[in-house]
Amino acid sequence: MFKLISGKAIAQKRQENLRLEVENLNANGVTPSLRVVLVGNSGPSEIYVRNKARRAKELGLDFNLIRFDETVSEKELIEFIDSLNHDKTVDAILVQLPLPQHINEEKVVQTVSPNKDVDGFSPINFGYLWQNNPNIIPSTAGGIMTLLEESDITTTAKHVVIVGRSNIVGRPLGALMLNSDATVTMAHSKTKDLKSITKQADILISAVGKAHFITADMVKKGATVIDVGMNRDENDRLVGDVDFDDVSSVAGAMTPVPGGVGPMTILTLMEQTIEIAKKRV
Ligand SMILES: Nc1nc(=O)c2c([nH]1)NC[C@@H]1CN(c3ccc(C(=O)N[C@@H](CCC(=O)O)C(=O)O)cc3)C=[N+]21
Repeated sequence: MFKLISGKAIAQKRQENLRLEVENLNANGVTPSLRVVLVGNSGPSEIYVRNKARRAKELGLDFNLIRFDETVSEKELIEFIDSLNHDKTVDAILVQLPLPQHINEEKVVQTVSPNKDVDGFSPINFGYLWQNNPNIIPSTAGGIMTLLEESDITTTAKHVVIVGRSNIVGRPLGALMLNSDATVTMAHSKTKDLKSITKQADILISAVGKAHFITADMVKKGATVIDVGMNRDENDRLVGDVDFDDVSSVAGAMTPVPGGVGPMTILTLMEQTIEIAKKRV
C-alpha cells in the first residue's frame, strides 16, 4: 500500500491551531513579528519569500521583508541585522540564504541574536540541538519531523539515511533524528556505493538538489521517502530529488514536490516565530 504524504494538508491543518495561538497573544497585547532580510533578487528566493509573507499575513503576524541590493557591503548588512537584534518590536529574524559571494555567510549568521534566530542557524542554537537540548531548530528539519509525526511514522530504532550534509537541512536533521532515537546514516557526495546504503533505509531523506537523483533501485520496498529537493527539470517545472513515478512503485510512503516539505518548512517558521513571541507575555 502506497501513501502520499501531503505536507500541504498537514500544514493547513496545523495552521488553524496557530491562528488561535496568535489570537491569544493578541489578547495579551502581543503581535508576533518576523523580519526577513533578502539580499539581491534570485528567482527561487523570491518564491520562497513570497510564500512566507502570505502565510504570515494569513496568521496576522507583523511581517516585514527588508530588501538589500546585491552590492550591499557586509558591514552594512551586519549593522542592519544588529539593529534588528536591538529592536524590541522584533521577535524573529531570518536572513534568506544563499548570500552573494562577497558576503561571509558564517559571519552574518553569527550576527543574528540566538534569541531571535528563527532559522536555528546560529552556533548557539546548533549546539543546543546537538546536545539534545533544542531551543530554536532549523525549519526544514523541524518540518520533516512534524510531517512524520502527523503521518504516524515513528523514528525509534528506525534506520534513517539522510543524503546531503548541508547546514540548513542535512546536519540539523541528523541531530533531530538522533535525538528521536533513530539510527542515523549521513551520506554525501564522497560516500562510496551510495545505493547499498540508501537501500537499507527505513526512512530515506534526500536533500541533494539534483532532479531524478533518487531512483527505485536505491529504495527498499515499503520505505518512507522524504524529498527535500527544489529543482527545475528540463521543462522548467519544480521537481524534487526523487524520481517520483519510478520510486512510488517501491516506496511505502512519499512526499511530493511541490506540496511536501516546502509548506512544512514555512509552517515551522511560523510556529517558531509564535513560540519566541510567547516569551513576551
Ligand atoms: N535562511 C533561510 N531559511 C530558509 O528556510 C530557507 C533559506 N534560507 N533559503 C532557501 C531554503 C528553501 N526554502 C523553502 C521554503 C519554502 C518552499 C515552498 O514554499 N515550496 C512550495 C512551492 C514552491 C513553488 O511554488 O515554487 C512547495 O514545495 O510546495 C520551498 C523552499 C527555505 N529556505
